[in-house]
Amino acid sequence: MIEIKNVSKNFPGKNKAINELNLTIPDGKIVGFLGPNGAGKSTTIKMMTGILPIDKGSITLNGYNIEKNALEAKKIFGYVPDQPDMFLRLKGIEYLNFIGDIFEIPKEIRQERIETLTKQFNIYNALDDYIQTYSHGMRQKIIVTGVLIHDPDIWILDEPLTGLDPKSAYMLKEMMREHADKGNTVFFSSHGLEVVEQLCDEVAIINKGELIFHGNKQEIREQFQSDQSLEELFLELTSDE
Ligand SMILES: Nc1ncnc2c1ncn2[C@@H]1O[C@H](COP(=O)(O)OP(=O)(O)OP(=O)(O)O)[C@@H](O)[C@H]1O
Repeated sequence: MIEIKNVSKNFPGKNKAINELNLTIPDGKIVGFLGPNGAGKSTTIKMMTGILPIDKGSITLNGYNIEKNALEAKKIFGYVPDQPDMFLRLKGIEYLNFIGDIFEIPKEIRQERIETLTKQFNIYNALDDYIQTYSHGMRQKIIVTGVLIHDPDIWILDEPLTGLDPKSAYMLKEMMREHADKGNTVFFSSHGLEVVEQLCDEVAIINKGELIFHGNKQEIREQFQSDQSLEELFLELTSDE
């Protein structure tokens, strides 16, 4: 479970990028995080993962405060950033072994997971190449594989499906479903309303740094016209008029 309590964030020269955000992401559900460009999705995710300091409020992951118990918190989540351009000077296999070393994954388990996952994602033959030479989608897949190798309880994914080919996107969606069904937490941001509508148990919508909707499909239907699509709801909620 992820608990965001009264969180605010300012950047120099900007009005509140995040303003008094409260959001609980429960176990056993896939929760989609939506919002227009610049709404504050990545900023929220970067605070959840300890990349950006929190100005005010607190965030806990399975009870561990991301700032006060950073090491414990970081052991239990996996994060896929929106820009997967990291560790470019490492070969794919070096990156995965680096992750395996950090999270102390035994050699045999690690080898088995690397082989299975990279074959499924169709990057097995590129493992000896430098990540620098990978396409956007391949970089994304190597980072997703890194997350799956250490099998964390909580998945935090910033636009994970952007740039993935249809087969890989399908596999990742299946993996997200399976992970949530086992009672784990899956939180991801997206601009793909159809994907969110199809995949998520709950949807949180942010606009101008404030949470403007959080509910499950039933609550969406109750609160809005029953025949309204998520796209119509999103456009209505985030409209400036
Ligand atoms: N490092 C930074 N310095 C200054 N302002 C920033 C910084 N990072 C984000 N912002 C601002 O904070 C606000 C929220 O940005 P954020 O990247 O979280 O939006 P987002 O919802 O992820 O958008 P997108 O859908 O375009 O990725 C924007 O106004 C953005 O300009």
